[in-house]
Amino acid sequence: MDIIFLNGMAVETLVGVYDWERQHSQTLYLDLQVGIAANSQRNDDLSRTLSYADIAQIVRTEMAAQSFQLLESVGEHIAQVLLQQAGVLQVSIKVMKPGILPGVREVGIHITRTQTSGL
Ligand SMILES: Nc1nc2c(c(=O)[nH]1)N=C([C@H](O)[C@@H](O)CO)CN2
Repeated sequence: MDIIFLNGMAVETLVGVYDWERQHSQTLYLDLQVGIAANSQRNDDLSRTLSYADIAQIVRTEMAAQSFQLLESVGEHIAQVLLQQAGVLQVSIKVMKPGILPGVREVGIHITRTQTSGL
């Protein structure tokens, strides 16, 4: 399996458990690893892979449209949306919320989901 990764992606979204968090969108940071089938015949051709620009656009569109309480739900949703893209075998996603706990740079979750259909 080959991995396409996006690290430190900033996304704006309405997220959080408490009322004060749900008044305005917040910035979350994502580290994404998208697994696709290894293909030595890719021939230096973008159309034979998944563009990281397309992955970023899909994530931004989803984050603008959705609102979740938990970072776990954010991660699960993004993982499931990306797993619906052709050729995606696995998604690992780290979702980080900065500056929310005193003395802690960021808190967050890290999940990995694997394609089950077609196996
Ligand atoms: N495991 C989690 N714990 C907490 C979350 C979360 O998303 N996952 N969220 C919160 C609040 O929204 C917090 O960020 C605001 O203080 C608390 N714990």
